[in-house]
Amino acid sequence: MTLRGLFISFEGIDGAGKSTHIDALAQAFRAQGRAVTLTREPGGTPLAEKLRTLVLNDPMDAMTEALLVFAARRDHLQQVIEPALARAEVVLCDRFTDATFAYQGGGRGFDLNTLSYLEQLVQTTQAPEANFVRQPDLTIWFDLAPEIAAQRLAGVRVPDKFEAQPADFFARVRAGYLARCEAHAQRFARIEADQSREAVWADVLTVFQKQGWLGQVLPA
Ligand SMILES: Nc1ncnc2c1ncn2[C@@H]1O[C@H](COP(=O)(O)OP(=O)(O)OP(=O)(O)O)[C@@H](O)[C@H]1O
Ligand SMILES: Cc1cn([C@H]2C[C@H](O)[C@@H](COP(=O)(O)O)O2)c(=O)[nH]c1=O
Repeated sequence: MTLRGLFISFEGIDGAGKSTHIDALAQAFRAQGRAVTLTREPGGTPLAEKLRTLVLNDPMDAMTEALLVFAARRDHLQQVIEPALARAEVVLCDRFTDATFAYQGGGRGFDLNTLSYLEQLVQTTQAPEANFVRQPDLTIWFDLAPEIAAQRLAGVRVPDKFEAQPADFFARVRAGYLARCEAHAQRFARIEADQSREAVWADVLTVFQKQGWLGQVLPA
């Protein structure tokens, strides 16, 4: 059987629990013989990581922020994501374009039509066919109330520009994710992230097993 590449993104407000499960998923795929590329946005290439530092730390208007995250995304797609998919790898990406719609669109109120235009422009590739717009095959959305996320992050690390935002910003980000989930229901899986780590992990695994992408996974 010919394996095809899989592009999976992980989304949620800051502190929702994405990172807690991405490494374990990478291990599960590797244990089942798949090559995995673990990456993140903004970032994933030397150039995109430089842009990440600017976006997470420097004050700027919402359009500048959107243009920088899409510039980083273009480099990341060209240098890392498309080549890994062409090698039939599993790409596990901590955030992708849904984050731009949620943070710059929902959180900062930037125009959604402009974001859609940039999404088409930046994500158009010639593989697997001419003018194909790359999207994740699956997006796992860790949905968590901003108040719980804030409690989980309190004291864990020094907050960056986004993490320092008030609860109403994250309420708008969460609403942005809900709108994307409803508009792209075929690729979204919403996980109730207010459960224990074990229960969240079980729900995440079930999504992959239902797709037929993972078999039985032994406990770590
Ligand atoms: N189900 C859970 N219950 C309680 N605490 C949790 C749970 N999942 C993760 N945490 C803790 O919450 C904090 C945030 O988790 P994590 O770093 O995985 O979130 P994240 O979504 O990757 O955040 P960010 O996007 O800001 O990097 C960590 O201290 C983690 O140990
Ligand atoms: C891709 C993307 C990300 N952001 C924001 C969301 C987070 O606050 C940070 C990334 O930090 P993390 O700890 O790696 O989750 O960047 C954004 O505003 N727009 C985007 O497109």
